[in-house]
Amino acid sequence: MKIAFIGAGSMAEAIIAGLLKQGICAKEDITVTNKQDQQRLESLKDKYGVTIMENKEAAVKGANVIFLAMKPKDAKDGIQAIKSYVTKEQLIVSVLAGISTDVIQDLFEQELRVIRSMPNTSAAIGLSATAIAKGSLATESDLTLVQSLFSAIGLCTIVEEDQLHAVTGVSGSGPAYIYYIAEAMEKAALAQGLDTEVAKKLVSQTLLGAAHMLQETDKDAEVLRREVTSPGGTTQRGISVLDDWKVSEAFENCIKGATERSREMGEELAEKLREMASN
Ligand SMILES: NC(=O)C1=CN([C@@H]2O[C@H](COP(=O)(O)OP(=O)(O)OC[C@H]3O[C@@H](n4cnc5c(N)ncnc54)[C@H](O)[C@@H]3O)[C@@H](O)[C@H]2O)C=CC1
Ligand SMILES: O=C(O)[C@@H]1CCC=N1
Repeated sequence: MKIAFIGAGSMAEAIIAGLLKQGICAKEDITVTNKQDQQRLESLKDKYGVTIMENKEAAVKGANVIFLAMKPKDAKDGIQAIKSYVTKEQLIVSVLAGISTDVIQDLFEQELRVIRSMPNTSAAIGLSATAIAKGSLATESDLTLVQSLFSAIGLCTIVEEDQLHAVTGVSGSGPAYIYYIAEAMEKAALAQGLDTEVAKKLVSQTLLGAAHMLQETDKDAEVLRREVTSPGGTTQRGISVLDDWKVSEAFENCIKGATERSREMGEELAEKLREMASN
C-alpha cells in the first residue's frame, strides 16, 4: 500500500515511525510533503528513508491512502494545493483535530471517501490510542482498512464522528497531560532532594507500571488507587493535598476545555467556508 502524507510535523512523523517500525509498509511506499520546510523533509528522509517531495502532484500520485496531517488552520490551503490531483480511487485519512469529514469533502469539491481519525503521538512506538469515524461516502471496508493501519501502531476503536471531539480532549491531547504530570512529579522529587536522573527514572517507571496495572489487572483505577492508600499513611496525605487543590475537577475542566476547543476549531473553518461561499 502506498501512503502519502500532506504535512510533515510531529503527528505525521509519529505515524510514519510506527508504520515502519511495525513493518506495515516499506519506506519506499511512503511519500511526504509539507508547506515549505525543506530541511524538515530532509530530516525525515535521513531518519526514515521515506520519499520526500515538494511537488504536490507527484506527492499524491499513485498513493492509495492520503493522510492529511497539517494543522486544522492550514487545511484549506493544504487541500487546495492537492485537490486537482486527487482521484476518487484514493482514500483520504484526516488526523486534523475538529474538522468534520463533510468540511473535508467540501474542500476537495469532489465526492471522496474520507475517514477521520484522532491518534496520538505514542503512535511513534506503536502505542497510540486512536479512534476513527467514517465520512458519508467512505465504506465499511475503508473503515476496516484504516482500523488495521492504526491497529498496527496501537489501539484503534471506531466511534461516531461527533465523539471525536471528546476523543481529542481525552486521548489526542492526553499524552501532554501525562507529560505535564511527569514534569510536575520530577520537579517535586528534586525539591525533596532526589537527583534529576533518579527522579526521571522513578517517575517514568511509576507511570509505566501504573498504566500496565490499569490494562493488565481487571481492577478499576479507583480500586488500584485504594490499594496504594494505607489508612493514615503517606499516600492518604498526598491524595488529600490533591483533593484540597481540586485536581480531579481540574481534569474535568481540562478535558471539557480541550473537547470544546476541538468543536470550535471545526466550527471556525466551517464558518470561514460559509462566508467564502456567500461572497
Ligand atoms: N501533535 C499531536 O499530538 C496530534 C496532532 N493531531 C493533528 O495532526 C495535525 C498535525 O499536527 P502536528 O503534527 O502536531 O503539527 P505540526 O505543526 O508539527 O506539523 C504540521 C505540518 O503541516 C505542514 N503544512 C502546513 N501547511 C501546509 C500546506 N498548505 N500543505 C502541506 N503541508 C502543510 C507543515 O509544513 C508541517 O509539516 C493537526 O491537524 C493536529 O490536529 C492529531 C492528534 C495528535
Ligand atoms: O493540540 C492539538 O490541537 C492537537 C490535537 C490533539 C493533540 N494535539
